[in-house]
Amino acid sequence: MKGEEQEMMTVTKRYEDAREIFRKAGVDTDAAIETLKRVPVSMHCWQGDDVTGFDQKGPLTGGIQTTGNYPGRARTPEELMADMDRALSMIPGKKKINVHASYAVFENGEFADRNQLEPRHFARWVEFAKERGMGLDFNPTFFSHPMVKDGQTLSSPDAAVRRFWIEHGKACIRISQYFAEETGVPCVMNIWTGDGFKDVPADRMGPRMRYKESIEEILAEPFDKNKVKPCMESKVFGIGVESYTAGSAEFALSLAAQNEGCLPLMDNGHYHPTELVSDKISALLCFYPEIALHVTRGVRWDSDHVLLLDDETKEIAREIVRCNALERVYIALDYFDASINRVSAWAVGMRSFQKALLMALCTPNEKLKALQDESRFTELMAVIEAVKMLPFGDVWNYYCQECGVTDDFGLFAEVQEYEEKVLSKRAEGR
Ligand SMILES: C[C@H](O)[C@H](O)[C@@H](O)C(=O)CO
Ligand SMILES: [Mn+2]
Repeated sequence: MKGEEQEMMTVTKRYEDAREIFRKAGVDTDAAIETLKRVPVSMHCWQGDDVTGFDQKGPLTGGIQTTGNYPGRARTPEELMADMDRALSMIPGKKKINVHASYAVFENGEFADRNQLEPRHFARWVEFAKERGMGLDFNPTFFSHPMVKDGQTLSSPDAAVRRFWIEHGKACIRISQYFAEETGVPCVMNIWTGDGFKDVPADRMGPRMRYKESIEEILAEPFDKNKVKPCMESKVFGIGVESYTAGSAEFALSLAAQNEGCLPLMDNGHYHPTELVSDKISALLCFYPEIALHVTRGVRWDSDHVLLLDDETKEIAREIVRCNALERVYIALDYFDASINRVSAWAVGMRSFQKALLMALCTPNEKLKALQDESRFTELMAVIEAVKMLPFGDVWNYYCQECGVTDDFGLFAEVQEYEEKVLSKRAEGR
């Protein structure tokens, strides 16, 4: 028997043993795997080029920052799509692709500014997604552009600035509808701006009122609510806007609540470090039919480190599963690390969230809920600790094998090979 066949048999045998252990704990691992295969996780295109995009040459603005200078950054749509393909080939299960408006692909020397973008400028992304049987999500890009005036876009006191960005937002609604119609999958369209102030503002209300009116004008653009899911992402602060952001948590939640069809989007890097998005999910699900997430890893601040299988990532996934909300929560990743291989960053982050979902699905949630409801708290604590030692790794390895992707230990070799053959040949460091 060849080594590969032997390895597959070992993975299968270990899974069969694990399945029995989980069965005794009240978990059906076959069902968990089947569910996981159908849960889409949206992979953000902007990890591949340090949020540079294709429509401008200026610096990254908007209160966000990539750090690092790892060689091999994608510089063209072709390079970015090839790198995404390599990452996707290492990620099991269902995926979507999340595109920013700054990633329009202009052909034959054409250029359109952000307020004039049209669906056809994203035809290459539609082709990419359709060929791979995936849906697309979208984001207007309200940063890294000369029309960001004194850090402001939709909340600017300058009516011409606001008009430019309102037109951009409307164009993005039309592009989102096109994405949904072409792929047959609803398109989540997320609105985030870095509008705010470095120091204590003299007027907090004015910018927020202008922001509200601008977003409501964008949302007045006609769209099919079953196809386009506009979201409002909040943020507590950004680099250079430490004292005030127009789109605070209360602002975003209220805006989404008052505008039918608009979803709140929580990015777990966008709150005070002691606040946990895992705790906020059920609160929002009591009121909103659907919500959206940007899952990231903030290290001390909104640093957008690569997602790992850490406690909060596991708790976020557990909450989605425990709330029976896999169909109500749109999951997207949002981080950008320029200090390591970017293909690996994608693959490790996406796999981390999928592992978290698998662990959540392989947890005897009903049994734990019953213990809580019956106030059997001592037993609950003991069982929660016992669940942590269940052989999740054997289920994950089998899932990867079933999906035809590498296991965790094989990932680096694949990344290294691609780096040697492709990424290292790119002349420019960043
Ligand atoms: C590039 C994204 O739009 C951006 O990361 C945004 O979602 C955000 O989280 C800003 O901090
Ligand atoms: Mn985000």
